[in-house]
Amino acid sequence: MEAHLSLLHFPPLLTRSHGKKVFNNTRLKLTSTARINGYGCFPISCSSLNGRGPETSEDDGVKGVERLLEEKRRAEMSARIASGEFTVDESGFLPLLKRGLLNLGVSSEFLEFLWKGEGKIPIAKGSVDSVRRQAFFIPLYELFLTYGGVFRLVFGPKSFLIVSDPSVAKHILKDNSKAYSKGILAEILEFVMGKGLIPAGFEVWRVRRRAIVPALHQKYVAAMINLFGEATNRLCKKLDVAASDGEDAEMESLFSRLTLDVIGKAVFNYDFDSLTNDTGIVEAVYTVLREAEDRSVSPIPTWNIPIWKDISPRQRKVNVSLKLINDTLDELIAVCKRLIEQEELQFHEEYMNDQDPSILHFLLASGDDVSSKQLRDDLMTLLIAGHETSAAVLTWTFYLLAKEPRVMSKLQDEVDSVLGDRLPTIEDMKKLKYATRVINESLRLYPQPPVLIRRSLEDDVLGKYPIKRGEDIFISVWNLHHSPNHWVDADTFNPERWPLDGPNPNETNQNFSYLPFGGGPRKCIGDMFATFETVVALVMLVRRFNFQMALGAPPVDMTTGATIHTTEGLHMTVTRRTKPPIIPKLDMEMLQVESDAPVTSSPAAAAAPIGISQGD
Ligand code: HEM
Repeated sequence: MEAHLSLLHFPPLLTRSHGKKVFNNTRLKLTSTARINGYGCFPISCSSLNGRGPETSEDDGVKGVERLLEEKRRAEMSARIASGEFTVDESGFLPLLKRGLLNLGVSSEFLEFLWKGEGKIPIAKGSVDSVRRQAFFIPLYELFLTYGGVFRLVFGPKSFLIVSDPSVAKHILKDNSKAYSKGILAEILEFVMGKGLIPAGFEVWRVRRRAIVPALHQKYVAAMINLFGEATNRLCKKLDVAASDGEDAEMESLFSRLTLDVIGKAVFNYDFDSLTNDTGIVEAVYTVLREAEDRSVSPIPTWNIPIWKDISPRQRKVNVSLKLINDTLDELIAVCKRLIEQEELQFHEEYMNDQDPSILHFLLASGDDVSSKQLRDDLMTLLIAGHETSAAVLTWTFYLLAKEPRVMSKLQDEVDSVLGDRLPTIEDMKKLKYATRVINESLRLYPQPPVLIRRSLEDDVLGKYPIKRGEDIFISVWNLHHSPNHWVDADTFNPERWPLDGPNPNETNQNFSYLPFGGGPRKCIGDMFATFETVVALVMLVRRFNFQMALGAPPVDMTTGATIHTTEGLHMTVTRRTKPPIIPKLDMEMLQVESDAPVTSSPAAAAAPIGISQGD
């Protein structure tokens, strides 16, 4: 019943299975070597080729098994749909009449013609089993194939409209966006984001969006590229140790820490340094994030019960964590205010303090007249919005790459030729075309979040269906991104589907079939930030290391939190890449050899007199 209720009470955006380890355990998860036997879902591709060679028959075999399993799952689901498990028993006069006429031999085509324009939304009935066995958006996909781009999912007394039609998504998100609020999402996130941009109602949102968006100007984003590079360097050092010690790395939790470090500095100039330390504040952030996710699956909102919320140890821990975060934010705001009083910079459009380029600094320097509560809500919202999303994109990108050595090889070739051993710069972002397509395609296959949530504030018409005020709506980005109506080989990871010299794919040029950052007025404000962040991390990591699924690791299944998580982590074997020998030229400047130079494991490179600094 729990899974059933989870959908009744809360948006699937936040639904996840319990027992997820990443946020329960703030320790770094570098698992011990588990290369004893080869069971598990994933191909271990030929290590001597470092993922560069042609696929082996072993790869083919495992992929074949995966495909068969997937087909079996789908067939089971289709059979259950066909059996009527999801179909609401139609009662009432019209359905009765329809059935009667059918029985009398009237052709179904004629009846369809008669009933055309009836404007009734197809109805599917929710099933506990369908949501318990797998991530909730998977059964929604099969239901979409059966019931179409707009259907109603009924769970007991509650119902949701599921939208998988691009033109209807466009209508809700863009053309008639004022008629929709964030609904259930705003209710759940209130305790942590207050009236921050994501949950905010129209009036607050309009004012705050105008204040915050200018902070992400071009000069700021360019400065962030260095920050992304420095943080990724810290991760590279961790992976270097793992590679030396022969330990597998749990990449999902490492990516979560990488992006927490990045967003802390980017938003309020705070160094969580979570890749190195487990300080109280890092634990507090994870406690609050976990609470938001757990509230999404709780059948009874115990946190609202007056006495319970004071005596429950868990709620007390959440409150203590929230207080610690709020106190830290207050202190950061105070420090920032003092800095601004001392500085002599004039505020202008591309204002940025080089010592503290954070969004907080921009907001305070702009004279943003806002309560400290609202400012804290904004900062918390940016922290959460920019943290898990980017971590999830990196996690699934590395998963996809491990399964597609061809793509990895092409990506590494591009990185070698564009970057060599340099840290990426803003200019490189234009040149790293294939890397960008890899991220575009990863976001298509694993959209973060997989579902967008809205509630209608007035009566409206969705396609041919009239709807009432107060409808809870889930726009399934997952369905849009996997729809056979819009994509050739929709389930295949194929970055080449986006031409290298074509425009960057977005919701506008893909007509709302592709919504990696949403669309309309409430589109993500961090799209460019996030694209560059994930590209920088991706290219720096694949430049230095090869990644393969760890032998004996648990299968990588999906579960949903605020984004798509793995059920048991992404365990990978990381090996240093060998770099081609450097032939010294006579006129070449001698460079200092760094003791922990990252890409030096080939005997030829180690013997060569010159090493190239990565600029750590
Ligand atoms: C790959 C990483 C990211 C992805 C996939 C992503 C995705 C999205 C999506 C789909 C939305 C629309 C939500 C809706 O319509 O209900 C959104 C909104 C938002 N995102 Fe992102 N995001 C990412 C990174 C970031 C970053 C780094 C930041 C901040 C620096 C950020 C800040 C926001 C904010 C503030 C909103 C709400 C905008 C509004 O309502 O006006 N996001 N994001």
